[in-house]
Amino acid sequence: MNIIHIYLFGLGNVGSTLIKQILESQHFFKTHQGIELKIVGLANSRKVLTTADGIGDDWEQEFAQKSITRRSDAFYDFASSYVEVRIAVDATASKELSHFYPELVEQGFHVVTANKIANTLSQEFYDNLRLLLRERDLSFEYETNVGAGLPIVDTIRNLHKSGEEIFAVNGVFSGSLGYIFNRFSEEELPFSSIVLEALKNGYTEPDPREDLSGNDVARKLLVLARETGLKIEFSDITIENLVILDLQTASANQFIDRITELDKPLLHRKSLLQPDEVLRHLGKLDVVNKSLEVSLQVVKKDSPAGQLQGSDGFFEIYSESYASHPLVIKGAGAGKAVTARGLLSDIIKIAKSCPIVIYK
Ligand SMILES: NC(=O)C1=CN([C@@H]2O[C@H](COP(=O)(O)OP(=O)(O)OC[C@H]3O[C@@H](n4cnc5c(N)ncnc54)[C@H](OP(=O)(O)O)[C@@H]3O)[C@@H](O)[C@H]2O)C=CC1
Ligand SMILES: N[C@@H](CC=O)C(=O)O
Repeated sequence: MNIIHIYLFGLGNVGSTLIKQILESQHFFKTHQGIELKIVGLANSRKVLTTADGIGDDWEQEFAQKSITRRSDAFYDFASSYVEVRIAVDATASKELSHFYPELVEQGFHVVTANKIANTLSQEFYDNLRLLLRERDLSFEYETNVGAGLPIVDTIRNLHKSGEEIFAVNGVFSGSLGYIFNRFSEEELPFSSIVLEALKNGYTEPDPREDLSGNDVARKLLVLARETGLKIEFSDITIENLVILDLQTASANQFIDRITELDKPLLHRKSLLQPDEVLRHLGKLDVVNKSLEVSLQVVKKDSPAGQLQGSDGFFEIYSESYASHPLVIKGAGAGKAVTARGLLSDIIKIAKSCPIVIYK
């Protein structure tokens, strides 16, 4: 039996769903795959809990009663007493935590993350992290960085690793902006009310401005661009910001209080549409010309992007073998269940690649 210790940062939409999925599937992994998954560490931004036996269904109560004020080294102290494979899982959107990945790796943790920030800091940080991972023989998995549970990162990585030249990746990279513009184009609802629903459904980032500003999609483009081997920085990306200037620097609460101020400019964009047109939020990664662009576009209703429904993401990959007919991946591009399942799949990938530890 391979025992895997999981240390989870972030207990929100994605983190709490991951806990539920792990607890529900523990028996399956044990009996069918010889893997025992134990969640032995939990942290939110304020509190941390460690437990040698692993958490159970009553984890929320246990966390409320037994967690202590968060110290960044609480997991290291605890983990140092155990030989089990340790995986740190990041289900936060925290920049601070992303800067801790090298330290986590130094402490012997594999890292699985839904958080895109570490992969989109400077190229120097990106390269150094990978160097450290190689030196320590540890893994870093982040399939959920692009397209939530859809297999986008792995597809691009496998094509690139097999020597295939990738020319471009275009599409609707954001599940929340997909949901927002699919509905806004067709329904007579204020833009702000659809954004608030996307937030309530767990599709947006914790601060929806990360989506509306184009930054979240820009991060996804950058993750894929670097996967194809491009050396490129976030500041090289051309991004259209849909948040009016006044609200760009407001606090998160002020933004929500004043969100209806977005309605007028977006209604104007909608009023310019022809009957056979809709608005879609598109990302364009042109690998050949090293150009990355994020913008709101008018597309024909009967085009592939124009026909999308719900929170669907849509990715067209153009490469040597898929030059005129792109490889297309489509499906839910956001949501807590699909994202948590993607994290779990990354955890199992690492668990399967680790040698079995013999316990005396
Ligand atoms: N929702 C989706 O569809 C998808 C999400 N993702 C990514 O998943 C991540 C999480 O999203 P989501 O679950 O919706 O976000 P939530 O806002 O629901 O949850 C965020 C959690 O992170 C915790 N947190 C914040 N900072 C820290 C920190 N420094 N250390 C430990 N915990 C911290 C928060 O704690 P507290 O409550 O104390 O603030 C909270 O528990 C994001 O990076 C997002 O981009 C990726 C793909 C799809
Ligand atoms: N906010 C993101 C969630 C996943 O990364 C999106 O809408 O796609």
